[in-house]
Amino acid sequence: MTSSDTPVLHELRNVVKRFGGVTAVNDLSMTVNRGTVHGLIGPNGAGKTTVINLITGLFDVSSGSILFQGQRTDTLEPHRIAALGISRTYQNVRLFSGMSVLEQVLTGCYLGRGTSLFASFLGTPDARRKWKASRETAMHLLERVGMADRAGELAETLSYGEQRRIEIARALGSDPKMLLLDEPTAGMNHAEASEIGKLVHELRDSGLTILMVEHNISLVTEFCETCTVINFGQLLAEGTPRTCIDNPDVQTAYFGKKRDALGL
Ligand SMILES: Nc1ncnc2c1ncn2[C@@H]1O[C@H](COP(=O)(O)OP(=O)(O)OP(=O)(O)O)[C@@H](O)[C@H]1O
Repeated sequence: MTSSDTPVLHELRNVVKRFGGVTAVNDLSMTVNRGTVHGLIGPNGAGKTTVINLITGLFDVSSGSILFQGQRTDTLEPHRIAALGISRTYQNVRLFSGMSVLEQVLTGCYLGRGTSLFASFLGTPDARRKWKASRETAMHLLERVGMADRAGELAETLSYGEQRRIEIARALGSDPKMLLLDEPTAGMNHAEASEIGKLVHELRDSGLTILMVEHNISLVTEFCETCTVINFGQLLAEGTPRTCIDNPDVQTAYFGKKRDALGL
């Protein structure tokens, strides 16, 4: 069986991450299947962002392995992992100040285009052609996230939800196969969050696989087909959001005893 025959796109195998005396991720194994929206949930400090940072190569694993399309990635530099097709957004919006919406997205469109800085500086025909292609790509990505009509505006003047969309467009600039979203609905009301959910489903339907860290459990049931719940860096439950929510260990660790208060 080749890696493209299996439903598994991404996998953590017995991953451990220690920061001095703190074990942030503790013998965690989890899989993400192709073409799904998979949630990674857990209480504050459970290790969710650390998992994202391990997947993208920002942190080295202490032990264990990480595989993308069957290939080990935990030994690779972040830019190599990105080039394989993994892209991310951050927990806090990270846009460049003073740049237009289009320029923000253009910064994400260079990966793999192969234009040297020198050629760009000289403005060679090849560099100009690639620049034009990048611009077209960026506009197309803004259309995908519903922001094409705001291309010329300064990104910092837009609402928080709109800035999140721009971040997602920028992350799509490297043409990823898997998108990691770290709390994409943080700070949003339910209507704004549902709009992001709609966008996430559109991206999945266009062929992307999405791993999202999400705090809001009702949004996980709304957005995700499957999820992994962690606590103290360890696997607590996995399966459909409903299976996880119904798991007594999850209710105790993540939701406290007051499950009814969640209205689930
Ligand atoms: N760079 C670091 N150095 C030291 N400890 C860290 C570092 N990054 C994370 N930790 C610790 O690892 C643990 C897991 O943190 P992490 O940010 O991954 O949790 P989280 O589930 O994303 O939390 P939250 O939901 O609050 O964002 C915490 O105890 C945290 O203090």
